[in-house]
Amino acid sequence: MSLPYVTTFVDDFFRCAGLFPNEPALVFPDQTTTYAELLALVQGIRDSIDSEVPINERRIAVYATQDAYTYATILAILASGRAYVPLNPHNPAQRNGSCLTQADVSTLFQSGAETEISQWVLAQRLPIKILNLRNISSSPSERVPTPVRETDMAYLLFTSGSTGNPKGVPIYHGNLRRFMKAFLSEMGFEFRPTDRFLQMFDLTFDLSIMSFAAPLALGAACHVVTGSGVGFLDVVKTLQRGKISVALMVPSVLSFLERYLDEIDLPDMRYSLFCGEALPALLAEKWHRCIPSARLFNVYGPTEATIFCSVYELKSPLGSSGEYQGVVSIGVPMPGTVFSLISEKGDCVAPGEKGELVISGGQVTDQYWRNPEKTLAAFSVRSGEAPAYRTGDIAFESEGNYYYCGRVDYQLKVDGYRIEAGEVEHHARSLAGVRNVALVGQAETNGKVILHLFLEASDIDQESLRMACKTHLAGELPSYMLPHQIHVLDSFPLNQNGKIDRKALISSVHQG
Ligand SMILES: Nc1ncnc2c1ncn2[C@@H]1O[C@H](COP(=O)(O)OP(=O)(O)OP(=O)(O)O)[C@@H](O)[C@H]1O
Repeated sequence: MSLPYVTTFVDDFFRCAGLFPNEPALVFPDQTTTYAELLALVQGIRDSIDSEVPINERRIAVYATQDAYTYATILAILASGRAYVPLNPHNPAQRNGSCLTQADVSTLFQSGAETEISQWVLAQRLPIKILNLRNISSSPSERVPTPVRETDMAYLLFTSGSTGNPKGVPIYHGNLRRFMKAFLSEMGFEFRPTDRFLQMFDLTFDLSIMSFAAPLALGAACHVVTGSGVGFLDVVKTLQRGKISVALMVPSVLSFLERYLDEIDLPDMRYSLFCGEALPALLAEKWHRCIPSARLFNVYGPTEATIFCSVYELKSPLGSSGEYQGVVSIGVPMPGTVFSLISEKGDCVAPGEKGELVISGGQVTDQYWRNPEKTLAAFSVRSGEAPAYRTGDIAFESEGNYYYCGRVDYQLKVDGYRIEAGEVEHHARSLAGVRNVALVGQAETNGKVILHLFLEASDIDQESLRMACKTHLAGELPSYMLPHQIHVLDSFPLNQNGKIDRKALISSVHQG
């Protein structure tokens, strides 16, 4: 028996285009695209897809620059019933090429006549057809989206590799639909067509999908931050000029903004959501105080469980149940998602104890793309049950809320002692002037692990801070946990997703 067709956010976008044709759908610094204009682009690109791409080709790659054509291409690919595979123009051609070959696509859409990736494809003589997405028909046909089923793939993302090698994560319409349903209608958020959403993410990062799919499903406006990489000044400008009312951001935006928060006025902000890495409680509380109109949420989730899958609403003052070791709770699983905690041996841990977080439910995919070995290590898929995914994150649960305690791979062993980075980071974070901290272990050739503690602080005497930190930690922690070296940086290096780049932190030690 075949599964029934399901409605997706693309169907909702088509409906909104009929309801609000003249309202802004995509807003860029120098251009606004209305719903009617975006729909016309989508239909035009879909005509090219139908004429150029054989029906049995189920995945299409997109060289994902931040312009209306790219968003229209993504919508057109989905409307044609296929899945999109975004490539990051800021990545080296070699890395994009590896994603292209792994994804096994035969068509690539790109904006602009010649790009690095098109040269690479030609040089490698790969049998990939490259289409310029600006060459589209000006009198497109008018069609509704092709029906899709829950098990059809919606997108294939390659993770950034911040904690390992990039892996392909296929997300199906069933997963995305579960997320959208929970986020838009089951969790009490009151989004409106008059809302203005922030979209600050590269299209290869799944937080981008919530940032453009949610507004387009609602008839709201999606304000796109453009610029190369993650430019936080551009984020601030967009927040202010766009009078943003709903913003999903990474905590690094907060670290960047911290010193300006007293002066920043964002009276239209209704919902601020933070995701992607540990949210420092002090910074979050400051945001809450300075932007009183906004409700503030810490949301958590890996790409494998579709965008995010747990939520904590921060109330002021935070109180001890809202944080652990200076980091805001990741809250409760979203409707349709179940969390459990397992020990190293794979047994359930006792209540209140720490363990590896396992996520199961409708948002969880069932595999790494064409990688049975990694799939077996991370996923458990039993017939008739929703897939379960081992996150590699350590957490514990108390009174229904979950608390993030770091990654399994950040657990460090020094001279036989296990060290939890979170505990050391917590004590360092409490020092005045410190915005962010990271403890990173580095194995020497003789096997000894050197603990490097990085502090992010500016406008401060670095040497005094280093000494104050050393003294403070010595008074709080056993000697085996003390960092061997303390480094103070004006700002932390970030990866393209705006997360702390731990590899770059360690490299900075060697360069400095
Ligand atoms: N609110 C949060 N608090 C703490 N950590 C978070 C939060 N949200 C996400 N994370 C971290 O980000 C991870 C998911 O990020 P993502 O799926 O983008 O993978 P990644 O950072 O690129 O790593 P990799 O490429 O190795 O899979 C989570 O497993 C968790 O470690």
